[in-house]
Amino acid sequence: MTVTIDGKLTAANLMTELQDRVRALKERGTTPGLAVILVGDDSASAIYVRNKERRAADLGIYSEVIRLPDTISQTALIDEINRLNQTPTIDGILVQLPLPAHIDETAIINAINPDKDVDGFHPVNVGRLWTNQPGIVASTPFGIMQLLKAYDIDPEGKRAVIVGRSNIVGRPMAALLLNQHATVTIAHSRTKDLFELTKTADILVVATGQAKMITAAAVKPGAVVIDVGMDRDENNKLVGDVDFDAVAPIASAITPVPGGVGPMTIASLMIQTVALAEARANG
Ligand SMILES: Nc1nc(=O)c2c([nH]1)NC[C@@H]1CN(c3ccc(C(=O)N[C@@H](CCC(=O)O)C(=O)O)cc3)C=[N+]21
Repeated sequence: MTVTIDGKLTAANLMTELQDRVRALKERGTTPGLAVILVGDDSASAIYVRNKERRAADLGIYSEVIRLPDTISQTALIDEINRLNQTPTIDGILVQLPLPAHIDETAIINAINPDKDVDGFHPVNVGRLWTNQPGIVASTPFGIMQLLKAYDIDPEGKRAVIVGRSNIVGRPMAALLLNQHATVTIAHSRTKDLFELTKTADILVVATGQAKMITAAAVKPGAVVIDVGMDRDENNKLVGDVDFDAVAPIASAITPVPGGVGPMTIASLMIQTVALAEARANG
């Protein structure tokens, strides 16, 4: 029997646990603070921002969304980040990606104080991750690790294949699985014989942005399949990178879209924001 991994439920359970930590912090006079900078318009970002606001409000986390026009200069955006770096009540700063083409994403990420970089994108946090030191970890891969844990899926000794090499999902995912003793391969758009490779995976994580690109022929029977895609099909319906209906019958466990990885990304963001506030409260 295939297990459908329920990200919505797992995220809700984690949020219940987090509630106690937020309450304890508030009793000590610290309210976790999250600042989200949204430049211009992007549909995936809009869903993300809406759901984040909701979760933060549920938990009693202070959250502000700073909406900036897509004509903003890089310097003005960095000024805004510096202001937040220096605001003591803000524990986490998240700059929604992608940014407009005239802004250098790297320069923006590097401007965030690494100890407020709640996305874990700053090179200091990336370095901590790859050297297996404590630090802030990108929310989507962090959430996927929480899902595996909740479903008693231990990566140790397993062959993990990640399709996609982005800084926000593929690479940090590889580091986390490696830190948990999986044997990790990262595949990407130039990988030859991609499906030959994906068929060797015990754990297959797909983050390509290509709707339903993973079919049954690309998956080993009994594999755990994690779908990070947030794509639109021909009817403008939200679908993943995995053809769920085709793959589910042969997988041992699979995440749906929506209701899989997405809610876990948000839960992870909340967890890490609270952890940063705890660090502030503890001086
Ligand atoms: N700096 C930065 N960090 C990010 O983590 C980041 C980003 N920029 N830019 C945009 C993408 C996209 N993203 C989503 C996370 C959760 C859902 C989500 O909650 N999905 C739900 C709900 C879907 C719905 O409401 O329709 C689900 O899959 O079930 C969506 C999208 C984070 N991203």
